[in-house]
Amino acid sequence: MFACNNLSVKTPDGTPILREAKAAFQPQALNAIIGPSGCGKTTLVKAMLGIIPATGDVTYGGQPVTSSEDLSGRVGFAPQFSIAQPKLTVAEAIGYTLALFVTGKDEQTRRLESILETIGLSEHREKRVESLSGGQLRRLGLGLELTLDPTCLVCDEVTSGLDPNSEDQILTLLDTLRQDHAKTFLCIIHNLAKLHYFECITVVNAGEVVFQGNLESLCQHFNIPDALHLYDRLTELGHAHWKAKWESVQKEDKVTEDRQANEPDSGEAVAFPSALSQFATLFQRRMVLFLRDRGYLALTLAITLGFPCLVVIFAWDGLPQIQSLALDRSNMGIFEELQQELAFQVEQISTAQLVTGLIMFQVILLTLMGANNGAREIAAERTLFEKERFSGLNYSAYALSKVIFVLMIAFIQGAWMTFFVKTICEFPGPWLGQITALCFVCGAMTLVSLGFSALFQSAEKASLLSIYLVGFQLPLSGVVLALPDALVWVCRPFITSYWGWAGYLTTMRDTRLFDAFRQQNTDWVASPALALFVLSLQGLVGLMMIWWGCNRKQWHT
Ligand SMILES: Nc1ncnc2c1ncn2[C@@H]1O[C@H](COP(=O)(O)OP(=O)(O)OP(=O)(O)O)[C@@H](O)[C@H]1O
Repeated sequence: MFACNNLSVKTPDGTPILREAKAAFQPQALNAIIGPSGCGKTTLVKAMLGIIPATGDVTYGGQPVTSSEDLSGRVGFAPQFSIAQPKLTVAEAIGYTLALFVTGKDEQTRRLESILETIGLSEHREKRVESLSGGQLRRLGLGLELTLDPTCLVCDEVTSGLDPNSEDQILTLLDTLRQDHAKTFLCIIHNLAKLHYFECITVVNAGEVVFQGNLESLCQHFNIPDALHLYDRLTELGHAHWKAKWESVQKEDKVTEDRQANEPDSGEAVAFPSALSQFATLFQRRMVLFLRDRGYLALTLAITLGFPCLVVIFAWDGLPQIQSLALDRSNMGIFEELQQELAFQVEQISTAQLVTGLIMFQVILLTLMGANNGAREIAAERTLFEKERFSGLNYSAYALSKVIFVLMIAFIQGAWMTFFVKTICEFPGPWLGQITALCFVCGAMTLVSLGFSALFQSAEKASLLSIYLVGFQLPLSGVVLALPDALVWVCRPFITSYWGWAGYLTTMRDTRLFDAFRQQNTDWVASPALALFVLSLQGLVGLMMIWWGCNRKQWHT
């Protein structure tokens, strides 16, 4: 069914970790993959599944496998640790997976009930994933893989860390699935005392396959009374001995080739729901998780509502002056205007500084919110995304669901910041232009941070880089500290805060506030249209990073 020949994997620095592996797994059977820790078991299955780069040949049902997409819907992969969303219930976790990969509501409902029954979690269907026991989590992991009804399931350490009783229950479940549903299992396991459950055992040692066969022939081949002595025996005679012995056995025995040759092609291409339907499911799941994750929800609300209050606190003492300067020039006669200008001459400079500072403060806080919105969004669930992509998820649908979700939050934050601060401080200028400027600032930084999240494997790295970027916004904007002339146009295109600040400030062009600003600053300031254009370009760069990062396969190894 599933076989490989001359399969080799090297680390990025060129060290071989799997060498010319040749193996053929038995169809409709329980296949165990065993070997000492770090010998290359996970590497072997990941290379066969096409989720890490490898050289050599892999076939499934006699057909060559050139990428993981060739296996979509036909082979399921349950990674070492369950990667269901902890805040979902058991029924929701399986239900959303069904909605992503199976067409037709009736069929989804039928499969949900049948899977819950099969994995024995019907009575726990309303329990949150985070409250399941280790054994129940493994069952759920299997259930998630059964959604597509694949003919073959690859399970990485499906029983590790379980007590002997739970381990027996899981292995019995696999055996039932094999018998009743003709499933094939490839299981990496550590407990050599449980090998009697398996029809075919593959031994990996030092990056090479050194045996395949049943338990009886394994004991004969290694000349041991039971499987528990296997690893001592491997060490005792050394890897070279067992490698040579297996090569000589293979020359005489044509079982592997026969097994491969006789295997019919299993499975046709699976028809998945459309990308639009997958997008709708992902977006709905994200909203449910957002509302259920109280910690994240509280943090988002706290910064959305708290940061504008912070701006107002810093504005408080200067509010009367700001409000008097907020008047439109056209509302006054020339004489009145002159009189007021003289009266406020001293105050004007400091008030204009206060206003430009407050605009910059809003912008910086919005870039901070943007970093918080985007930086963890993809990297924190990368393994889940990779697994769902392996099952047939359209990566563009995934990327779009993330973009829409974070932009929705960013625009709410930008609009609320504008509304709250403008209402209390009575900043002059058009509502629409100012709301747009601040929404674009938050949106651009959110998209760039989401781009980091898509490019980096670690959520911590993506967060750190986003925070550094926010940290540089103030000094490199050139608004508060003057930059050397030569650096101004090197930095400026990349500094979101400058364009947000300029776009907002120049919406006040027709007010005395802007005149006051001009009295002490004659530098060029971008118009609202140019500022929005540059912020859109920055958002576009973020989008390109997101699409590229999501397209690249990045399994945690
Ligand atoms: N990306 C990588 N870069 C460098 N070394 C790696 C990488 N991935 C795996 N290795 C190394 O390759 C070897 C095989 O790793 P693998 O995870 O396949 O072993 P394993 O047999 O599944 O181990 P365990 O039973 O402990 O899970 C290990 O020594 C591991 O450190």
